Amino acid sequence: MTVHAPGKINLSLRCGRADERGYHRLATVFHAVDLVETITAERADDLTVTMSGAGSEHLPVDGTNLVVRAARAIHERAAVLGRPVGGSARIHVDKQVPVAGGMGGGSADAAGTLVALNRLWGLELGLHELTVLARDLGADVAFPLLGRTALGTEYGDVLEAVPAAGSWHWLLIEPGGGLSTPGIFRRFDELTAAAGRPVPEQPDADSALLTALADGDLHRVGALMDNDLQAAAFDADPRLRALIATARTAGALGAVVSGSGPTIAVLAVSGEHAAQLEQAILADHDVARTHRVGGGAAGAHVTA
Ligand SMILES: C[C@@](CO)(OP(=O)(O)O)[C@H](O)COP(=O)(O)OP(=O)(O)OC[C@H]1O[C@@H](n2ccc(N)nc2=O)[C@H](O)[C@@H]1O
Ligand SMILES: Nc1ncnc2c1ncn2[C@@H]1O[C@H](COP(=O)(O)OP(=O)(O)O)[C@@H](O)[C@H]1O
Repeated sequence: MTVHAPGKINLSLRCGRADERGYHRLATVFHAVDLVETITAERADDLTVTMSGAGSEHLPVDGTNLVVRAARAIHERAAVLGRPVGGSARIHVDKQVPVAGGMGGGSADAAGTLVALNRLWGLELGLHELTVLARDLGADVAFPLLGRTALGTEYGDVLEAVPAAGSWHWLLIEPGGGLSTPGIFRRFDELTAAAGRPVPEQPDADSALLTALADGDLHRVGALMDNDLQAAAFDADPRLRALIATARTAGALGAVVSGSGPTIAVLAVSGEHAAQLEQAILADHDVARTHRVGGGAAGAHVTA
């Protein structure tokens, strides 16, 4: 049993003020890209999880790993529904999505695990039931179930598919190193407080961007890409500002920090254009990795 689950970028991320738990309401446009996690699962007496791919060697495979948490959650849910599963599964995740990169790789792993075990154990849970489980695992886990392009509101976990025409060509830049998601949200709080800037409880979606997406006008999409967490990410890693400046000078349609960073998403008009932008970046900057990928990828699905 093999499942592919996509990484994401945020075409727009508007961030509200922290609630009493320190969580932030968002209006974010998620976009799945063709940088995917491959999750394989087979029946076994006990749950075992192994991982491969860049950065995976640093990830614990204990109860803190989102794959283990997802497997336990769906196992428990099956029992509650009166469909108890005898035994468990051996799961392997081959990671392509950078760890702690702002691309929701752990969330894709969790979503892919839910889809894989749902099929492996013959549970027949629908998308709605899987989404309920996903939202309990993390704010970003529901989106890779859906894939394509979607608006996320509340904590980014209430999703609505967004029509997005066009053929997508992305250059993704991994500067090297990760950023802590809670750390970046805290820095956002500090920066907005220091600036005395009022922050709404629930920000509005960027309606101009949604229109540009529906029209398939990628020049407008590129110009409108934006992220309220970007200033906090620049603070944590000043290289990001320079990378975005180089991408824009070299003719990118747009360039933005994805989520809490540090991955930078650069929009190109074609595969050839993405390769030119990649050359411009590599000529001026020492980065860990780059990827040229398509966008609008499907949500987590069984491939074999
Ligand atoms: C910022 C975003 C944008 O898509 O992506 P990443 O950069 O992580 O990929 C997400 O909102 C990240 O979602 P996710 O990574 O699932 O977050 P969670 O595990 O639920 O929460 C991790 C921590 O981030 C903060 N958090 C997360 C989501 C949210 N709406 N408000 C928050 O303040 C909280 O401090 C929380 O303890
Ligand atoms: N399967 C997993 N893959 C990646 N990270 C995981 C996983 N399970 C738990 N984590 C934890 O989540 C953190 C961030 O996850 P990740 O999804 O890679 O990045 P981001 O939240 O920036 O999109 C990691 O640093 C790690 O501590």
